[in-house]
Amino acid sequence: MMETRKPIPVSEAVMKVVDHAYALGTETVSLENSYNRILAEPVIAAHPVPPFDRSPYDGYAIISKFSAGACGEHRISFDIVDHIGAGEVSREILTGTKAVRIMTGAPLPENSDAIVMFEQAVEFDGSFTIRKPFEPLENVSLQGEDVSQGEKVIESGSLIQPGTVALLATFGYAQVEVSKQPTIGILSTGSELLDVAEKLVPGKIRNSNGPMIAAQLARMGIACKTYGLSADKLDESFEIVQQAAAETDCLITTGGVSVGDFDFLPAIYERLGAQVLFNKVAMRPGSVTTVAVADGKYLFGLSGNPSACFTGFELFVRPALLKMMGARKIYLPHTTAILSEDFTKANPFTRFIRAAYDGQNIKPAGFNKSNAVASIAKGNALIVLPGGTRGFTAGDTVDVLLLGVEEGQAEWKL
Ligand SMILES: Nc1nc2c(c(=O)[nH]1)N[C@H]1C(S)=C(S)[C@@H](COP(=O)(O)OP(=O)(O)OC[C@H]3O[C@@H](n4cnc5c(N)ncnc54)[C@H](O)[C@@H]3O)O[C@H]1N2
Ligand code: MOO
Ligand SMILES: [Mg+2]
Repeated sequence: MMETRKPIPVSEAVMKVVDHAYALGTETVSLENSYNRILAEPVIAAHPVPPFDRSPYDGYAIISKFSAGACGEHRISFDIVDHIGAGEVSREILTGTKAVRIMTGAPLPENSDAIVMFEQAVEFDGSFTIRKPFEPLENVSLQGEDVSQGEKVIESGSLIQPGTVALLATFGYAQVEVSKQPTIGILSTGSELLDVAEKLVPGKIRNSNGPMIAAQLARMGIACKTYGLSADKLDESFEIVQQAAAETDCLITTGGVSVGDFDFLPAIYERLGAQVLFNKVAMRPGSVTTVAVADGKYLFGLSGNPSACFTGFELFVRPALLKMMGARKIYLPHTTAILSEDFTKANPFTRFIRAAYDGQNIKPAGFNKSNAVASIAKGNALIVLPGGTRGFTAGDTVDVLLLGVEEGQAEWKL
């Protein structure tokens, strides 16, 4: 008799998976190699930014109080006693109407407290005149206005984005402490599968899940090891799975997790003595997504159907790997949007519909069955519809999970 599987709610499945993540530890990388890694230490400002009061304009540094009373009819004249560019420090100590010709980024000369932009002055023969008074600190970029010393600028567990790289460089991090990355294996199972370069023959299809998952990992900055294709033969598949699991921190397989005569992953997990966390989730697509743990390592049994495979990765694999890497924001970002076309097909399970989101409205990205591949390519988000008998109509507000966003959110909101 066929086994009956008990579906568990999506949120429960997500929590079960994430609970099993163990921390991989940390390593030191050079700043150039830190992009897209997870920061394993907080960034504390070792000095203020900017580190000194500086000119934000090309102009003249003056003592503001000597500009008092300047107007069109009574222009005040200043003498230029020095000339500095960014990187230089003036040795002049200003008094009265002495001024320093100063370029953007240069530190304010001692005693000066305002900058006259070139556009606000008329220069002639070693001096210039102005037609308005300047306030103390007018046109000055103050020490620490951007970041004050000792401030925690970035939390540990943050994704290193280009801006983070700029901050790390600002504070002199030539080496950066980041979380280690997991070694991931991908194995595509199915006797129908051909390699991408092979010619189609009757009954066969090309393996699209393997390359897709490699790309989903690459989007997270994670490399992977490909174990190629494995025909639906229990003993052979078992050997490869066992070897791949031993060589990696986490093995992702696709296909063979349902109840078909040649779906061997359930038997393989049993032979491995793996603990199956769940093998049925109340979701569509991806209801047969199976996650098991053996020797503390994840075995992700993603469905063979491309849309189910894709969704299973984004919902379960992604947060688990991010948690292993010590990331704080491990979940896909959640938002709501207005459905711009009817979606009347009701289903008792929670549905994840590949969709096109424009920042306000959202609509399904085409043919949306579990076995669809084109809609994955056309979507940038998932519409999440709660299970139930009701269909949804244009104008309804729906939950949305955003795909391909650099950093997600810390809480699971669905
Ligand atoms: N009697 C039942 N049949 C099915 C059930 C069920 O509950 N009862 N579940 C259905 C659901 S839902 C899904 S999803 C699929 C899942 O199947 P498997 O995960 O076992 O995957 P396969 O059987 O190996 O393949 C399914 C489908 O996907 C294609 N495939 C597989 N691998 C790839 C790949 N690497 N690249 C592209 N396409 C791939 C494969 O050719 C099949 O068409 O089971 C339903 N059946
Ligand atoms: O596992 Mo399936 O994707 O619900 O069609
Ligand atoms: Mg199957």
